[in-house]
Amino acid sequence: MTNINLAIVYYSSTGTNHQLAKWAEEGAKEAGAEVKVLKVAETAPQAAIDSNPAWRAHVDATKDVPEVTLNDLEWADAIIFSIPTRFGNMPGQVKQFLDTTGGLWFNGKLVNKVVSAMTSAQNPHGGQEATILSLYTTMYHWGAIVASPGYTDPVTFAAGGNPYGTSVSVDQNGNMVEDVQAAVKHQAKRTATVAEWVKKANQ
Ligand SMILES: Cc1cc2nc3c(=O)[nH]c(=O)nc-3n(C[C@H](O)[C@H](O)[C@H](O)COP(=O)(O)O)c2cc1C
Repeated sequence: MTNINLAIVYYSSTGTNHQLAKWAEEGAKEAGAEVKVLKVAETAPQAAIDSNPAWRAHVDATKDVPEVTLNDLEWADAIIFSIPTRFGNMPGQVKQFLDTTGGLWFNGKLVNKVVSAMTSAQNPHGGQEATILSLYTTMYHWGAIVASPGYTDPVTFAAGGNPYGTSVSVDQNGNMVEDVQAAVKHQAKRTATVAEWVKKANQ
């Protein structure tokens, strides 16, 4: 069992990445981690949200989920991100939040954070791998340690085989196409375990 603080930081317009975050929470808690599920602040105009009933409904349904702060990043030994693709890249909301971490970075507070990422897209080849890699680029600059799932467990194959991080396709009705729950939980446990190793090595 691990003894680490793990933040699950997600952005979601229509609920997919919130669900991935909840599954990651289950896996991390089973691994013994102290877990916070935190959303990235919405920056889109209300008119844009209102134009999509599924987006409006999700924003309303998750209004009580706390927004991630810089203090949460400092608290965390490990961070799992879950973000949808936007043209093969991270959503602007996530980039905007990451761009507020300059002070933590300057003071060395993000070094050796163990990080891992998950994503979703409308299409299996619509940018899932690229989106995760776009996020990892920032992680490398932080001096974080990327704990990708690789092929460390057969559950990855059943989930579509993305070794960079669990990813899922979403159909026109917003339903997940692949069954990724086990892969998400494995990724969360692995992230917690690697964070435990790093924490012990630094003691
Ligand atoms: C501006 C925008 C760009 C998108 N670009 C892509 C894309 O390039 N490829 C793709 O497969 N899906 C794309 N999507 C679909 C989203 O990735 C999909 O709606 C999302 O993964 C659902 O996650 P959520 O329910 O957590 O919001 C795009 C959606 C938006 C709004």
